[in-house]
Amino acid sequence: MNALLHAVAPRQKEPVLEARAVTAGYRDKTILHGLDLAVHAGEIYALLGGNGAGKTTTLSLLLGLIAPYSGSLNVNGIDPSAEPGLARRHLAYIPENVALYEHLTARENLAYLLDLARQEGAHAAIGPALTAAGLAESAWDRRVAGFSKGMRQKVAIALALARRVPALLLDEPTSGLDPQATAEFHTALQVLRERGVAILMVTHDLLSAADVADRIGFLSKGCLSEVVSSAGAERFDVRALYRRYTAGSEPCASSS
Ligand SMILES: Nc1ncnc2c1ncn2[C@@H]1O[C@H](COP(=O)(O)OP(=O)(O)OP(=O)(O)O)[C@@H](O)[C@H]1O
Repeated sequence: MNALLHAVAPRQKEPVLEARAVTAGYRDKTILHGLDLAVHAGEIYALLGGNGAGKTTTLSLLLGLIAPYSGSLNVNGIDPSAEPGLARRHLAYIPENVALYEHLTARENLAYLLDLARQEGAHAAIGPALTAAGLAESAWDRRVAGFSKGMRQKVAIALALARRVPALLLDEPTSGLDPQATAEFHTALQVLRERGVAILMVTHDLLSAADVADRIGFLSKGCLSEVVSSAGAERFDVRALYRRYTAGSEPCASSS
């Protein structure tokens, strides 16, 4: 492993990302009703839920873009509703469509984004990070304007690696990716996981969640109705997950 890409956070017992009894919403509309969720270092947690279940709202809370009505949030020991800027320094966020500077190359994007994040010292990590994220070297000095969604995600993952953030948030990362690109994306996620990053991925993609997640939480009616874990190398039963996903809501689970 390259010395520049060492694990960003030691494995710790305390969750890196956490919501405790969080109630939140927009004006008079409460969306989350006592959400409990915890993601640990080196864990990939997939949050599944139907349209409007509150998945993106959960990410917005952890990003400090909205504040909860009640309950508490934790991003690597920081309360994002109290210190959103500081919390975001500990996070990488990859939205459904990664926005990059189109006229810049992949390498230039990383250099510029690291400067914006005041991490000029991380420039030496750009090459190793692009390699670890799986972007072909022939693409490093090409303008990103012609990049596919999968290539853009690799640039975003390389940025997370170079920034050495302890946590990564992903919103619908595999929508629109073909199976090959999805597999490559999963490989890049495994690199982050191996380096101790806590990864929270909100998705509708059952197959992707079953393939890459360590735990899957089902968000329904504003709280987690069930959380399931993969048993080591044994992956999830996709049919059982599908039945669970389409079965409708259960009472909220106490386990996060
Ligand atoms: N800025 C906002 N102002 C008011 N209501 C909002 C806002 N953002 C989201 N909502 C509402 O909150 C609810 C939850 O939205 P959210 O985007 O968190 O759901 P989601 O689980 O991510 O759904 P999807 O899978 O469709 O993206 C929805 O009813 C949505 O209309």
